[in-house]
Amino acid sequence: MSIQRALTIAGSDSSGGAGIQADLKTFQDLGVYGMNALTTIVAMKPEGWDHQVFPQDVKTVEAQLETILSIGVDAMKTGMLASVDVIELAGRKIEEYDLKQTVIDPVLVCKGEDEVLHPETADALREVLVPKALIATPNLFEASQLAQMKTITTIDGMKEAAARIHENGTTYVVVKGGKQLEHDQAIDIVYDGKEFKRLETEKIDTTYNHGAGCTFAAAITAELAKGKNVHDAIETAKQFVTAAITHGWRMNEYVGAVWHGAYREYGNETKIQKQEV
Ligand SMILES: Nc1ncnc2c1ncn2[C@@H]1O[C@H](COP(=O)(O)OP(=O)(O)O)[C@@H](O)[C@H]1O
Ligand SMILES: Cc1ncc(COP(=O)(O)O)c(C=O)c1O
Repeated sequence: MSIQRALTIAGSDSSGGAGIQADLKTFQDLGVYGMNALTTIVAMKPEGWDHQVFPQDVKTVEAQLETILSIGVDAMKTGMLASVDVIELAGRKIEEYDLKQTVIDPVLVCKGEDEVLHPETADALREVLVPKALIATPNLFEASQLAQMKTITTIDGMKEAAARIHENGTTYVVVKGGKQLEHDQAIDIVYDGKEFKRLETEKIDTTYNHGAGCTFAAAITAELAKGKNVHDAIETAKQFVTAAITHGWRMNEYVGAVWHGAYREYGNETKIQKQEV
């Protein structure tokens, strides 16, 4: 039996919706063997749900990567990276091991938190790591940081950001409108350097969406590991994450998370509309 392997370099979300937990659950559900290098640990205060971060030393991250890369991977993704050192390390490993199937999810904030958790990482992501991505998956805030634009509020703004990020070296850019874009559909713009494609689904009226971004990028990674082409991998990921959001659940008074098992349990329920824009 041949097993496809995926790596995530990301943080631990103790609440289980986002981070490496989302990534490994998603890899498993899509039939891919998951491995992880843990960069930081996020814990939430039971009263008020304030996020606390406990970054791991760069040597600890490197030791994990040495283990995993000695085994070999078919695709990889990055999520929350704790420091500039860890971002530079990830960039070096991508080059050293010639990792081509690389999804960079440039995580800067957690939903519901306005604060950038590791603010010094925005420049390093833009300069060092995102240019090495086969696919980068910024949300509107992350796209504005990477493209050095003011707040993005329109489809044209999303296209401009995608073009700027592509110009900087990324092969495919997916700017996620998601909940942030004021529109009754959940719209993502995919850019390959030639054409802009608009992927949209009905917007689900929920706040139980913790982990949606990680789950989307992890599903793309799993599909790449299985040998899918980029556009098909992105479409399957959009199906996977929409199912997960549709079946999101309330954790407590502060947060609700996506249900990663929904695509496996309920199948592909989502209608995606595609058009060139
Ligand atoms: N309410 C929603 N209904 C349907 N799709 C959504 C919704 N919110 C986000 N999405 C989709 O989920 C994926 C992840 O997006 P998003 O939640 O914006 O990422 P992030 O967690 O990085 O902010 C994207 O494809 C986005 O369009
Ligand atoms: C470790 C970690 N990674 C990533 C995220 C981003 O989560 P989301 O997929 O909701 O954008 C979070 C948010 O809490 C997190 O704790």
